[in-house]
Amino acid sequence: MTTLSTMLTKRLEDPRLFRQYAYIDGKWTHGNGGREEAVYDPATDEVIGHIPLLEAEQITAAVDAAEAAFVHWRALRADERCERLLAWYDLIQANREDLATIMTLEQGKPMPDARGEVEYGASFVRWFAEEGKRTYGETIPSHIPNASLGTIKEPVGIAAMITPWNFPLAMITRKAAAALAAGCPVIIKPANETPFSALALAELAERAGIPEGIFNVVLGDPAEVSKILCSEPRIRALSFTGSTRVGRLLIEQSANTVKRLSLELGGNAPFIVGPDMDPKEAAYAAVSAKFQTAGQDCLAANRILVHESIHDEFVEQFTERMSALTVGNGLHGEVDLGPLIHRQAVEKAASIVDDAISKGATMVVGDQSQAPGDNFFMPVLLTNVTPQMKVWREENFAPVAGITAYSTDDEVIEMANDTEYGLAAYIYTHDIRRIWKLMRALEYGMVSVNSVKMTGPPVPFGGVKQSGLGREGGATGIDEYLETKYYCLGALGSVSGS
Ligand SMILES: NC(=O)c1ccc[n+]([C@@H]2O[C@H](COP(=O)([O-])OP(=O)(O)OC[C@H]3O[C@@H](n4cnc5c(N)ncnc54)[C@H](O)[C@@H]3O)[C@@H](O)[C@H]2O)c1
Ligand SMILES: N[C@@H](CC=O)C(=O)O
Repeated sequence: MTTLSTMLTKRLEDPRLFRQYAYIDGKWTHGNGGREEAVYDPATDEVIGHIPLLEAEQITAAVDAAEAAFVHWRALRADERCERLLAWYDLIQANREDLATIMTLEQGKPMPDARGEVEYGASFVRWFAEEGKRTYGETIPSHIPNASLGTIKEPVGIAAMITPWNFPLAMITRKAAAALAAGCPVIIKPANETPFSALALAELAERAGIPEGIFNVVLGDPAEVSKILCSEPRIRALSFTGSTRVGRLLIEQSANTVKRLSLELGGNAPFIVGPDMDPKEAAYAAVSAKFQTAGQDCLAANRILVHESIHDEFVEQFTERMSALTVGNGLHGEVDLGPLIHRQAVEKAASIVDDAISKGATMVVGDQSQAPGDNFFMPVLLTNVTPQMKVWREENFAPVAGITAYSTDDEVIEMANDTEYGLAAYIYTHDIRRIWKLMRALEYGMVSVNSVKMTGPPVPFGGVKQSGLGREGGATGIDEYLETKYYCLGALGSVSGS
């Protein structure tokens, strides 16, 4: 049978990067129960391949393997772990084109964006390879006579990672590289929609000399697997990127084992445009901040709040710019937006648009008859959006932009903060006083001023409120996988001092 998987392996320079197994203890593994799930190309709905759905005892076997391997991995010097991670980084870079092809096939994003994600994902591996060499403890001036006090940093233990489908590679490396550099083994459960990027990373980790049992990829029914990972006491840290709904569930399920939790959850970013802004410059930036990854991005500018004095011109410029976006199969030529991940995502987007129109919003752009396939959703612009609408309250995770006019800074602060989310916010103005006032008042973990691009390895990425707990990347990202051990060396004699 000629399936897309045959086509895919022919398309790859290195077909061994396309694996249809789980990866446990350095071995490619079938499901013991023979259960499988198909993975689809969202652009065509063709089957790309299949993944095994593992049984409970296989997830436990991954934990056993990680436990056994931990002893040796943590005993390596930091510079030895750095060497392996840099080898992994080099291999990811060397196989960028294949990794991008796999990603576009399973996720749908245009090839240039997929190449960009590979680059982005690799950059976290290099960053944490270096950061692993700087996990300093401290010396504490002693208050106890004849004693020396201090701290050392130690790996927290086995770390489990549950990751989403919108960034199938970078959401793994941002977690796994930090944990590996800290000396922790990892067990990754990727989204079932996009498992093949994770499996290709496992193949490259093996080639880079990351030992058996240190990098594991488990696959299965998400609720079943996550329950086991959460309730397993030997897993000491759980890092999750995904929806706030599932994040809440994982907090509950991890309570009995009191795990370290890092949660990168949903966002509902406001994009605030001040009265002093050039409407064209701001509108072009807003289009870019809204429609990347077809709007399926936690940083997507969902609620665009424009000062009333420039609102109409802004809408005109925004409309012109977004109307030039092309929608199509990410594998073919230059397209700006690929498909949504599946049919349910299209249905959700349509229902959010319907809800807004029924409550008084105006649809300026958004003719769905132009969609090139069942899983595609043409970019929509809604104006007169209000807080009663789903498009304001929910993370739409689709190419649906909502614009609202405001009149004062205080009003826009209230509007921007009127959400359970607190991941990222954008401000466009050149007035330094306004920038400072808004930046301080916005209840968000990240605020980007006059820049669409805000992320990268040096950045402490993360949200407040119900957008999550902890920070990934930056100088503190590795701390999510480290414990601080305090020591008191007593009875040292007068030489100890402080
Ligand atoms: N804050 C960030 O850094 C960031 C980055 C990317 C995506 N996200 C968020 O991710 C969401 C989109 O991704 P998604 O649709 O894959 O999210 P999701 O929460 O549905 O799924 C995320 C992961 O959880 C698993 N999962 C699904 N249902 C589960 C259940 N009942 N029990 C346990 N695990 C389950 C999935 O298989 C997947 O691996 C959006 O909310 C987006 O904002 C956040
Ligand atoms: N674009 C984000 C991922 C959110 O979906 C990132 O850069 O991490």
